[in-house]
Amino acid sequence: MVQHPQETYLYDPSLLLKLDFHRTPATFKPFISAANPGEPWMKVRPLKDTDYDRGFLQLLSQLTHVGNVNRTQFLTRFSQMKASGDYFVTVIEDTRKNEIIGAASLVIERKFIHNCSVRGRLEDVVVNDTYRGKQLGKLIVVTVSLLAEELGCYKMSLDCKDKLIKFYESLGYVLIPGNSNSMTIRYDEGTPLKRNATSASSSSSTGAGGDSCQTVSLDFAS
Ligand SMILES: CC(=O)SCCNC(=O)CCNC(=O)[C@H](O)C(C)(C)COP(=O)(O)OP(=O)(O)OC[C@H]1O[C@@H](n2cnc3c(N)ncnc32)[C@H](O)[C@@H]1OP(=O)(O)O
Repeated sequence: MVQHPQETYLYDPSLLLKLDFHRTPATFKPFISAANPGEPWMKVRPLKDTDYDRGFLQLLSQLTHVGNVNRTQFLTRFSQMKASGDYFVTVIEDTRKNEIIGAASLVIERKFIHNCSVRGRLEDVVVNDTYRGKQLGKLIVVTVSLLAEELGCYKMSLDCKDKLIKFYESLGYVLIPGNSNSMTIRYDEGTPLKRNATSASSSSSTGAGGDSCQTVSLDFAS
């Protein structure tokens, strides 16, 4: 087993203990929270620099294309995220197996508007497929959503496929009438012009072809 004498959290783990899970409209049966996820072997915590060895990237590959990210690349990106102070990658660990089984990222966007306020973006939500249907998706999304409010965000948004709208609505996110479209330019697939020139071989790495995507928001001000 790999030894980890000194581990670094991406952000202060005590932030997660402050979150009041009674504030969420989500229904947990039985009731669970980040501090008490329901099993002694389960831990909700910030990403650690040692999670490269706990299958964090393998878990993300159940969400989208990850690529061959080596340890140095992982540690460099981790350090950059930590230094910025605006990345709150949060994970669920199965401590029996030393394995990351769920993850979601809160990214803080600094604004001039709303009196130099901050908003949150929910990104990269995934639960290991053998652990799905056990409330862990709700647990990790509610955790980072409450964290966004705790950090002073005036709202939190995410983009998702249509089939997940109900899941996020059950957690308090709403489609804003007339303002819930998700628009994208992809720079990793080439424009049609470039494709002709390069006969680009890349296809959508997310497997999202044909699936429409919408933006749902959680408004802390209302
Ligand atoms: C912002 C983003 O990152 S969007 C990308 C979301 N991630 C993915 O699509 C990656 C692949 N999918 C997954 O990892 C998981 O299916 C998740 C994260 C979407 C859900 O995780 P789970 O642990 O299975 O969710 P959980 O057990 O908490 O289910 C909560 C509820 O949502 C429902 N639900 C879960 N997944 C889905 C789905 N794919 N489609 C529709 N409903 C769903 C469940 O039926 C459940 O309903 P209930 O509370 O009435 O019983």
